[in-house]
Amino acid sequence: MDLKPNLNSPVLADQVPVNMSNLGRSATSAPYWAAFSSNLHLTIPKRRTFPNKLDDVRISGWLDAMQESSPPRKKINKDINFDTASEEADALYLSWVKIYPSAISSFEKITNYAKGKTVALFLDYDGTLSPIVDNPEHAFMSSAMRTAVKNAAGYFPTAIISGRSRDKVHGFVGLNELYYAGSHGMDIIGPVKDSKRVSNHPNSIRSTDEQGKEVNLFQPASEFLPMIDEVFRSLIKNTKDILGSKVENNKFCVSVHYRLVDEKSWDLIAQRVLDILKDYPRLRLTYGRKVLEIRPVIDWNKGRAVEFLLESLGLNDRDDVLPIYVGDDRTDEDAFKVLRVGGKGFGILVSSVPKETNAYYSLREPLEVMDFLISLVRWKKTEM
Ligand SMILES: O=P(O)(O)OC[C@H]1O[C@H](O[C@H]2O[C@H](CO)[C@@H](O)[C@H](O)[C@H]2O)[C@H](O)[C@@H](O)[C@@H]1O
Repeated sequence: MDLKPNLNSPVLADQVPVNMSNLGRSATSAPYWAAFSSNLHLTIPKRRTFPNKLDDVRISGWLDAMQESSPPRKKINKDINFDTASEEADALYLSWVKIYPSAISSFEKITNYAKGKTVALFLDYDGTLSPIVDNPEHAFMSSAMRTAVKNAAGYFPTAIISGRSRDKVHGFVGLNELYYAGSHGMDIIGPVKDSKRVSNHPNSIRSTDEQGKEVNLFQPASEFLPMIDEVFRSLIKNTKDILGSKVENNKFCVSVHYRLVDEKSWDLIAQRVLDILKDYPRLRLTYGRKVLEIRPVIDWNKGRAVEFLLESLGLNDRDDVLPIYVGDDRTDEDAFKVLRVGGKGFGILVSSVPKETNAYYSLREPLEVMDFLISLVRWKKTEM
């Protein structure tokens, strides 16, 4: 596929977020973009392993990850010269975006490649279709975005792939013309197509959706439901004294939010979560944007969900299909990787700061995602 803008990218493929935690510290400490050298080599460490024996080491490992998980919002800090800092940040972003070009400025290149192909759209929800907000219950998408997604789904097979529970993300998006994969792809409603691999899968069952349409329901982690429910209740009980924490039941996984928790208590929240997980060796801990996520130890993620949906749609292993995945978070990297490795299609990372990624392109924020979707529809209409 001749879409690679960054074939010779020196950026490491490993998924450790760039250390953002220096932003806002003293003027003498290195800013986070110092992690890049002038030729954009990332010099951040490879993924850490967390020793099992010493709890305090484990917790401090998770604490580092939690601090790195999301760039802080710009705050006025007396100790640093913000004008210089933001100029440097802008310069760094401009260098980064040469490696991961904007999908809007590269639109012609993308559509030239897409000509004559079926474009399949995979969209993450939080941070992609809706802006990141403090309260996860208030992550509404705008009606303009809803219209853009609805129009896109009228021309391209479109699926939402979210860490939220399927019902919840469906509720936020409110459109029936899409396919939905909740719980990081562990809960998929897809079309009924003539795919033996999909319909013979042990976790795939025929069902009907709310509109009475026949669908394929795929829940590879269904046996974990009681365990997840139990852990959810323990987490609620054991974190209720940590001001600002929030535990969210995402059906096949649980999110522990610390966005509103004082940073001084982040080690406490990590400690409580790790303590509970000691009794559940079949669950694992990952992290996203100011959130710890507890999920089953199964070989399933958003990348596998993309493969499954392509297969369900009868669009897998075809040269005339171009899957595009748009997402902002670490968990979206599994999908970017699947598309990149197979040379199947490409990912678009939504980020306003430089990050390591397996995506090919970038967009700064959900508003740009909306523009991109609108442009795709406009292009498709002229193509027909
Ligand atoms: O896969 P996604 O659709 O991106 O879901 C990932 C997590 O998104 C939500 O949390 C994030 O967005 C919240 C609302 O903007 C924000 O408050 C939080 O800090 C972010 O981590 C959702 O609440 C989680 O359950 C999802 O796992």
